[in-house]
Amino acid sequence: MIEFRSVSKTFADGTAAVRDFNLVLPSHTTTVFVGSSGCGKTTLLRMVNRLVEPSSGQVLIDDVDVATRHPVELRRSIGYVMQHAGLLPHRRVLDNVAVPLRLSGVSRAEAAARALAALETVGLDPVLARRYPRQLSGGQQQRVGVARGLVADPNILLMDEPFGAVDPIVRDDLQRELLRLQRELGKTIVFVTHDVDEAFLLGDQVVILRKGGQIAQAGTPAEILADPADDFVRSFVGLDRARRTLHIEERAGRQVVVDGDGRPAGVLDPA
Ligand SMILES: Nc1ncnc2c1ncn2[C@@H]1O[C@H](COP(=O)(O)OP(=O)(O)OP(=O)(O)O)[C@@H](O)[C@H]1O
Repeated sequence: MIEFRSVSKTFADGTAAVRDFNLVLPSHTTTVFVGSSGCGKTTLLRMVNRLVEPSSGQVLIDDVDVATRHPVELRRSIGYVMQHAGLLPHRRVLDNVAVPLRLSGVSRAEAAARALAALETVGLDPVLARRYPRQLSGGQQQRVGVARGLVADPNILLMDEPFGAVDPIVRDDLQRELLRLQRELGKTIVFVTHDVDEAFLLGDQVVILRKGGQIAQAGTPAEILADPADDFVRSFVGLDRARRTLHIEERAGRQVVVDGDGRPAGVLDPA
């Protein structure tokens, strides 16, 4: 379990990125921080592995304040997947994935074997292991980033807009793959995105943020859709737009689900 207790962050230039943030992120579930640019998502994420230190308040992992942990040792125990994958251009794919293991003192041979297994876990062909990052597609590079995040088998995986830079079809693929992986692995995932559809697809808990890391609403996707906290949330999740206002119409003897513009979205499954 990760817990934020009255966490605030004001940067040296006076920017108040996060103000009095309180939240529990249950273990083995995915929590998604979603909000517009600059609302503090990345700052919150980076306080978990101490890439950013809170100005006040505490971040706890399983009741231990991360401020009491050695930052390097803490970071090695937490997987981190960045936007644009963040791969080292002059290292082969296999070596990129093996980095967290090598930094932890794992032998070259064992690191290589585990890196290969991690590439397989994320659905990449082992022949790609010998290539350099530039010789991969954007989607493949993102998979390598996820493999590197998972290679040391961390309990916690931080993912900062990991699928933001790929086209919608590849993105769809990567999202499905992450759902499959999470069903198998049951990590505690903290995922940052500005895309509310991605948040609803991946999140067990979705946290909608306003500027300053203020929680507009936190809950399951169903809770948020069924009972939006206010007009900001209603508008942010698109409840004021036709595609979310579904209703049922009888057509040709079937119950057809239709959106607010009258466009069919699907049929009700009698089972
Ligand atoms: N090192 C820093 N120094 C000063 N201000 C910063 C620093 N890092 C972030 N900020 C500011 O803090 C606020 C929150 O930034 P943060 O990166 O957490 O937002 P975000 O929601 O992740 O945005 P985006 O979706 O654009 O990545 C912004 O106003 C940003 O400009």
